[in-house]
Amino acid sequence: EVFTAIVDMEGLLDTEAALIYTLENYVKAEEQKIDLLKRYIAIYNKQHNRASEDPQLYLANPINAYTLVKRLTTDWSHVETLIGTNINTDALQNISYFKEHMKFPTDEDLNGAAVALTRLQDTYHLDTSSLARGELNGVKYSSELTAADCFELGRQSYNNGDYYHTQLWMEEAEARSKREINETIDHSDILEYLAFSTYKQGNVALALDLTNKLLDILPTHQRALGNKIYYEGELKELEQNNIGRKKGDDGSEDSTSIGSPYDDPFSKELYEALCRGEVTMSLHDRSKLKCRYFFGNNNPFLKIAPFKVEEAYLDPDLYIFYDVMSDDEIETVKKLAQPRFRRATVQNSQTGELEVAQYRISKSAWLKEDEDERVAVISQRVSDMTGLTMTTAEELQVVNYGIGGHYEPHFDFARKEETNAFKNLGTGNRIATVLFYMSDVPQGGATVFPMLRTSLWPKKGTAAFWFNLFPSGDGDKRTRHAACPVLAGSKWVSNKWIHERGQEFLRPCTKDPPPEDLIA
Ligand SMILES: O=C(O)CCC(=O)C(=O)O
Ligand SMILES: [Fe+2]
Repeated sequence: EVFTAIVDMEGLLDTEAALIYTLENYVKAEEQKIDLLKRYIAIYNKQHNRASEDPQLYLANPINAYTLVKRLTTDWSHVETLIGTNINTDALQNISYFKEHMKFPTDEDLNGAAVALTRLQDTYHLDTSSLARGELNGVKYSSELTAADCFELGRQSYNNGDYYHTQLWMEEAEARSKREINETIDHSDILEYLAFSTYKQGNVALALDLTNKLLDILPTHQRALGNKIYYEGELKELEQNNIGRKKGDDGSEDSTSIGSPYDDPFSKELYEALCRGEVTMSLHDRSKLKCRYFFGNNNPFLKIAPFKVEEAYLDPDLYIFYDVMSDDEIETVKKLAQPRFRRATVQNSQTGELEVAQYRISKSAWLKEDEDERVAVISQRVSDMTGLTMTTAEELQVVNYGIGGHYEPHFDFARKEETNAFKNLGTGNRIATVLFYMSDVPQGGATVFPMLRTSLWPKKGTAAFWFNLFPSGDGDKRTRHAACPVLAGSKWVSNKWIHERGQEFLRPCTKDPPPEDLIA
């Protein structure tokens, strides 16, 4: 599939160029054919009109008699051949060649892209009409969607059983179709989906209303006629049930106040608010954070060129390093990774198997140090930044996110119950993470830590660093983090995961266990 990495979609533009070229040639050939047929019509007309003026006189002339016969035999068979000429076979052959040899998106891509749009819509509170106008948070990026485009988004949502978004997109399709001079989609098709998704969401009265509208257009529509009877029956039943019930009897009155979902670090609401940048840590906590130069411990290189470090959180410590990957390194890393991109997988915590998942939409590849000097230099830099050894670290993982690409909240380390993870590596758990940002992201795509109420906004050349494990070796629950959906742009990152083995003297372990409630 291509939708899971923006960089993999670039090839689709070559495919489209080839298709446009083929289509243009085909239309030209068809036009030539039509022009020729029009010329035949003119000749036929001219002769025919002359003959019709005085048929007897016309046919008295043997040459005319002959040309009439000729026109209706050989000439006509020319016309027939011309009509039957399959200019389209060439075009079709070309197209099927492209289908085999060029990159084509599949139905899975279409569905993935549609799901991505609805995800963006929810996470970033985008209203459907603005999105259809090509706007993201008030910034106009693309051309408008037609009613048919909106209809297709609704249809994809419908096929996924997502009636909420079906309704939103079908409503937009309806509004747009009313304004379209050249209609791109039938009003009745929209109404049918709209009625059913409205019903599925519990509004039977509106569903009936929409079905009646559909029947105004197509009075014999079989499914609509069936649904009308069904909805009318349902409505009657609902009314009867309501009459027999006293006010306040439905148990919906709930006086026990529930805390705000933003207070729950595991809630979707908090995660999405962090993605929108609406939640920040308290001013009091923020005022303690500092920026400084990091000279390392006895590292002569760092004495000359110290790192610029910013504290993003204290306890657990979360650092941002500035200017730790050059543009040249970034270009090299991207170029090496792209041909090897595979859909990113996640480890099934039960089976330990790697599998693709909706909650991680990106493509990734691993780079070894010996592939390019620059990969080794990056690895050495991570060692300088962290004071840890890279001998047991994983290779550099390079990631490009796709349309609405994201990675929902997760831990980078293996939890106690995930006994299979990293077992065969023999290097222990992932003690720390260094996450390089290899692109700016115009909108969305933050890395967020719900328990820390902290969002990190990607900035090209910077890197985030944190310890996943307590000195005791226990996993730190507070490091749970996520990559928010990318709203605009192409997000590139790379991960260097550092393991426990070899760090025994660099980060000595402690005997004191960490607080029980912070262990994952
Ligand atoms: O891309 C990001 O911002 C975070 C990526 C991440 O958490 C991961 O790959 O494990
Ligand atoms: Fe992660």
